[in-house]
Amino acid sequence: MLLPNILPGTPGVGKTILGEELASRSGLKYINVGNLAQEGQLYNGYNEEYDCPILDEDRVVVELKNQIREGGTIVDYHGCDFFPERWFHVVFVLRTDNSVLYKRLETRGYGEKKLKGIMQCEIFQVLYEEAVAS
Ligand SMILES: Nc1ncnc2c1ncn2[C@@H]1O[C@H](COP(=O)(O)OP(=O)(O)O)[C@@H](O)[C@H]1O
Repeated sequence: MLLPNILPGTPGVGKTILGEELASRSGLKYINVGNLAQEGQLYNGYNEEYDCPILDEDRVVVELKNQIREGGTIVDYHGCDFFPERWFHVVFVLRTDNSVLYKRLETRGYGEKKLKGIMQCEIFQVLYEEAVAS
């Protein structure tokens, strides 16, 4: 069975565009965890500082487990540390030039705090390190 693959990366690096394109060219299924959480309201709070809902990771894992059971899936989410390691065949961490990323995030209308937080995360390679460690 072709195990699922995951595309983590800081918001704005191009996970959605690439994930959808790969899925349409390869016939693999594409799952955007952000959309999955929104559809099922898989949240357990709200982060005022970053102005976004807090993901209920346990419920996301249960929901995702059902959806990737048959394999052949591309999973798009900025992090990958809370998924069981055995789920994924390959992890591709997407990156982009930081000045390009900054402009993309600005156009999303993110507040200054959120924007700086995301940029710092990218500069310090937080999601990359996380993927390597998990
Ligand atoms: N390879 C690329 N070349 C040019 N623009 C891109 C590329 N990948 C993504 N973008 C642009 O960057 C923005 C963020 O892309 P998106 O796929 O939504 O990122 P993410 O899912 O990682 O948040 C979009 O406006 C998209 O058009």
